[in-house]
Amino acid sequence: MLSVENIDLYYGASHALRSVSLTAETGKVTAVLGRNGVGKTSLMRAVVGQHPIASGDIVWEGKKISRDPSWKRSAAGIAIVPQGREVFPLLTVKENLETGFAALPRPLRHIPDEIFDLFPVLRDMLGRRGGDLSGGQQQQLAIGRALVTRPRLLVLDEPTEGIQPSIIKDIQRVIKQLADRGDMAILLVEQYFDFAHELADEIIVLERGEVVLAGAKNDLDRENVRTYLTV
Ligand SMILES: Nc1ncnc2c1ncn2[C@@H]1O[C@H](COP(=O)(O)OP(=O)(O)OP(=O)(O)O)[C@@H](O)[C@H]1O
Repeated sequence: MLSVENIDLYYGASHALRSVSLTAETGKVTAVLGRNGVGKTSLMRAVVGQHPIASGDIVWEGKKISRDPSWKRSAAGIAIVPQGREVFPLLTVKENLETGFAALPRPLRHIPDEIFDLFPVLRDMLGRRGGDLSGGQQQQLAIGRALVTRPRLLVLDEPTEGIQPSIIKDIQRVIKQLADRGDMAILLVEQYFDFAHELADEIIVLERGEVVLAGAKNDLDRENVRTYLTV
């Protein structure tokens, strides 16, 4: 289980996260919702170790990881699918997937077949350059690359951004399948309400760096949650 406990995060003098807490449990999807600029990406950066926190704690599988560098968190089973995908455009699909090996002990340095079962298009395009893929295919590649590390916590930052509807459906199906497998906690940041609401078990809503609503999806009024996302 991931437990984020009252964390604060700053960019210089700008206070981007204010005493934010959440938990993400194995086999469940925790969705972090909120409009542009409320601090969702900052929260993800704090969890994976891409930006330091000023106070509070991040606890993963019972250990404080708040000060651990990102490579250590990656080796501890935490993987991110970053906003904007960050596929390496000049590397092939295979090479992009293999960048996930860095986090793995030698015997696990192979691409599990399961990734091609989830995203058959990746098998067909193994030799193509990442930069030649469509946006949706790149998103599938970014998720595949994260799965190569065999994560026990998968962090997805706005996976639907700029993706066509048919691929959004595929991605939704895959996230559901991964959650149902029951061996991974999923932390999903989204602005696309319907997508996130359908997948979520737990919901956290952020506004101006603060948690304004949190709870199990079934305990929260759907329309009330939606009002926090409409402009
Ligand atoms: N590197 C940075 N330096 C300074 N300020 C930043 C930096 N990154 C983000 N911010 C600011 O911190 C606040 C939270 O940004 P963040 O990217 O976490 O929000 P977000 O909810 O993920 O937004 P979006 O949906 O646009 O990605 C915003 O006011 C943003 O301008």
